[in-house]
Formats: sequence, C-alpha cells, structure tokens
Amino acid sequence: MLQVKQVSVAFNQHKIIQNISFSLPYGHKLAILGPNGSGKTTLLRAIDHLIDYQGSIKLGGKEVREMKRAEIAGQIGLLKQMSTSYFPYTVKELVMQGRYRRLKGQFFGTVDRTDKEFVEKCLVATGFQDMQDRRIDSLSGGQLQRAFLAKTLAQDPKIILLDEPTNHLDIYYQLELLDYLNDWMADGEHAVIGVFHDINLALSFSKEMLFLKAGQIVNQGQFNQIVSGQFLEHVFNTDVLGYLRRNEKLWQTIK
Ligand SMILES: Nc1ncnc2c1ncn2[C@@H]1O[C@H](COP(=O)(O)OP(=O)(O)OP(=O)(O)O)[C@@H](O)[C@H]1O
Repeated sequence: MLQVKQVSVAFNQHKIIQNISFSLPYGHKLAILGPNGSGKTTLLRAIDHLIDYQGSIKLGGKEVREMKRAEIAGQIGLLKQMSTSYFPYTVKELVMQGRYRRLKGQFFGTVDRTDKEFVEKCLVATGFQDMQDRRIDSLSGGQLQRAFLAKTLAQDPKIILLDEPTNHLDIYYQLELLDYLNDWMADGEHAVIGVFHDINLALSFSKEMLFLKAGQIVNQGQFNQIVSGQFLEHVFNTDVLGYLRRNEKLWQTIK
C-alpha cells in the first residue's frame, strides 16, 4: 500500500504542491488529472523521491525518504514524460538499465541469467522481440515510449507511476498499454498511478480519480461520485462536459 500524508513540495520557497494526502492499496489504480502546472509531475517525482518533500510517503509501511535508491527502484517504477534527446543505446541496453536499477550498488556486468530472462520477457511483452538491437534514437515516438515502458517493467516494481504515458501512442497502443497494465495488476500485488490529460483515456484507465489544481487536491474518489460538468469547469476553466457532449453527438452521426 502507498500512503501519502500531508505532502508538500517547494522550489525556492515557492510551494508547488501542498498538503496532499491519499492512499493506494495494491491491486488498485488511480488516475491523476489537472491543468498544466498543477503539480502532477511534481507529485510523482516526490513519490519516487527524486525531489525532497515535507510530510510522509510510505510504501509497505516504510518512509520513502529513508529508503536507498536501489530499494526504491525495487518498489517504484516511474515512466516519465518523453524528452527528445537520448544516448544512443539499443532497446535491449535501455531495458537492461531498468534491471540494473534494482541491483544494490552494482553496475554493468553484474546481471545474471534470471535478470537476462526477465529483460527478455519485458521486451517480448512490449513487442520488441525482433527490434531489441535497434538504437533508441532511431525509434518513433510511440516505439520509444514502449521501450521506456519495457525498462520500467524490467525494474519489476510494486507500483508504476505513469506520467502522461500515452501521449506518443496511437490508439492501438494506448488501449494495449491499458490492457497490459490490467494484466500486470491482476495478481493484486501491484498498483498503478497514471497522470492523464485526456479525460476519456483516464476513465478507461481507472474510475478512481484525483484532481489537482494549483498544487492542491480539489477532490478525489470514484468518477461518478465526484465529477460533474460544474466540477470539471471549475478545475479546467473551460466547459469540458459541453465539449465532450458535442463530440459525442458527432460520433452518433456515423456508422
Ligand atoms: N525544478 C523546478 N524548479 C522550479 N519550479 C518547478 C520545478 N519543477 C516544476 N516546477 C514548477 O512547478 C509547477 C508544477 O509543475 P509540474 O510539472 O508538476 O506540473 P504538471 O501538473 O505536471 O504540468 P503539465 O500538465 O504541464 O505537465 C510548475 O509551475 C512548474 O514550473
């Protein structure tokens, strides 16, 4: 179980997120939504302890800031927003880095057969069995995103944090990713937090939602209990429901 209690993060004394509290048991998914700059990425980075936080973030009862990096890597996998420049690793080398992360204080040359087999499994699961020697700077945006997912899976974490995981994926791979995560969680021993901009996709991912605005939680809970047209307009400063309904009408006009 992930327990986030009264968490705040400040940069240069400027508070970015404030008093965030929620918990996520294994076997559950949580979609985080909110406008640009509302603190979604900052919250994920705090959970992964890439930045300092005030308050408490516990995994399996243990405070994240007291855990060593390799221990955190065995618990949390963060799939970041994509950037545009990368070292020219091959797909397999990139995915293997996910495995290195959880090997305590060790680096290249220390993986064993089990690690290699695990990496192979992740490459197959993400459709890279025939492309593992391709350099990642030759991949398309969507392929690259899948390669980074494979790297995150290779960490074999308890919780995956997805920061806008589908922004480079076509519809096929968007749905594939959501299906894959459902399978991955089916044993009830893993959890996923996903940050989404597309509210429809967020809904396909999870009915359990948390909305952030200006660094604070506006509301959290089940979609049909907390979301209304007025609520979405308050969070995003625009008529989201009107937009969705206009599109829905258009979809009804085609076969
Ligand atoms: N290292 C940093 N130093 C100073 N300010 C930062 C830093 N990282 C983020 N911020 C600021 O914190 C705020 C929240 O940023 P964050 O990336 O968490 O928002 P977000 O909700 O993920 O936004 P988006 O939807 O645009 O990805 C922004 O105003 C951003 O400029």
